Amino acid sequence: MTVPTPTDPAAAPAFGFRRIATDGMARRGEVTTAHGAIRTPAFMPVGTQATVKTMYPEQVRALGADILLGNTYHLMLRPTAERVDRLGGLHRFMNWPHPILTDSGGFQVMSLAKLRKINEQAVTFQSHIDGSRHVLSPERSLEIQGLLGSDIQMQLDECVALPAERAEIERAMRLSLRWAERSKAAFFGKPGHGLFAIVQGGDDEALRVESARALTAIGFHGYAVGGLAVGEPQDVMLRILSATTPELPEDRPRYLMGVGTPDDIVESVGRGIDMFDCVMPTRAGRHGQAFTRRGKVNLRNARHADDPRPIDEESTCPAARDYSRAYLHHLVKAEEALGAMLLTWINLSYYQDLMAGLRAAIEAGRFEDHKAEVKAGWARGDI
Ligand SMILES: CNc1nc2c(CC[C@H]3O[C@@H](OC)[C@H](O)[C@@H]3OC)c3nc(N)[nH]c(=O)c3cc2[nH]1
Repeated sequence: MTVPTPTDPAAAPAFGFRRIATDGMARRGEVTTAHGAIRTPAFMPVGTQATVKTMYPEQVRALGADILLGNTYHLMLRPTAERVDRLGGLHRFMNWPHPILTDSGGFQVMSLAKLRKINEQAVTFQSHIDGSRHVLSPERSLEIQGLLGSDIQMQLDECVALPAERAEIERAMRLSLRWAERSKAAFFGKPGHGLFAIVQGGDDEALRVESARALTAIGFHGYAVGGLAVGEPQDVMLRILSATTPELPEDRPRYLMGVGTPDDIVESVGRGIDMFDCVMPTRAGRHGQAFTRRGKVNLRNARHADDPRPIDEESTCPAARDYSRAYLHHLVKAEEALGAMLLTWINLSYYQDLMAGLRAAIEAGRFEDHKAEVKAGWARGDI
C-alpha cells in the first residue's frame, strides 16, 4: 500500500476538545471526532472483539454511551484488520456509527499472547488463538487501527505490571517515548481522527513527570495515563494521577486506561481525568454482580432468592426496574444467558448515570458536594 504522507496530528481539522466548565481539577468537556461528539467525563464501554458482550449496540447507545472501545490485539488476530477494512471498517462491521477508540495492542500482547519478545523495533508474539506469529510495531499498530477506522488511536507502548524495579519502569517508559515519536511520524491523521500518547512511568512520580512533559513536547490530540490499574492499590494510583495530570496540557483530553470502579472514577475525575474504560461493569455483570447507587449487590447470594424487589425501582433502566432480585438470582444460579444480559444492562446503565451525574455536577460547580452524596449512597449499602 502507498505510504500515506503523515500529517501533524495536532493540526487535524475536525478532531477537537473543548472545556465547557471546570470545578477544581474536575473538567466538563466535549471531544469532537469524525463520528460524533463525546461528552466528558465519559465512560467508554469495552467492546474488545467488536462487541460489548451480551449487549446490542442500540442498547449501549440508548444508555448514553458516546463511544466504544475495540482492541487491536484481538481484532488483528481475528477477523484481521484487513478483513474488517474490506467489509467497510469497524463502525460498519459492528453497526456502531458513533466514535470508536482502539487500543494499540501492546497491553494485551503482554497479558494474553504466548512467546512474546519485545525489542526496540517491535513486539513479536504468537497468537493465543492458533499460535501464528505476529509482529506489532508502532507503525503496524497504527496501520491496523487505520484499517479498523477508529476515531481515536493509541500509540504502541510498553506497560509494566506493578510492583516493578525502577530500572525496569524507566526502560519501558523511555522505550514508550521513542515509540510515541515513531507513532506520531506514522500517524495518517484523516480529518476527525486523533492520536493519543500514553504516559508511562509506573509508580515513580519523577518518571511520570518526565514522560508527561516529553509527550506534551511532541504534541498529541490527547494523552492517556497508562501503566495503572495493573495491581497497585487505589492510593498509589491516585498519588500518581495527582503528580501526572498537572503536567498535561489543559486543552487536551486525558484518558485513564483500564479504570475502574465507580469510586476510582469519581476520585480520578477530581484529579483531572476526562475519559475512562474498564471491563468491570460488563465482566461483573456476567458474574452476577450488580452496580447500583446503593453499592454493589451480589445476585449469587441466597438472600435474594425470595426478594420480589427490583434492583433499583427508581432506575430508568428496565433491567433494574422491571425484574425482581429473586428472578435475577434464579437466572444467575441457573447460568441462564438472560442473567448476564440483564446484569450487564444494569451495570452499564449505572455507569452512564454516574458519568451524567458527574458532568452535571461539574457544570453546576458542585463536584465536591456531589462526590460526597454519591459516596454516601454507596455507604448506605444494599437496603
Ligand atoms: C485493566 N487495567 C488496565 N488496562 C490497561 C490497558 C488496556 C486497555 C484496553 O484493554 C481492553 O480492556 C480489557 C480495552 O480494549 C482497552 O482498550 C483501550 C492499557 N493499554 C495500553 N496500551 N497501555 C497501558 O498502559 C494500559 C494500562 C492498562 N491498565
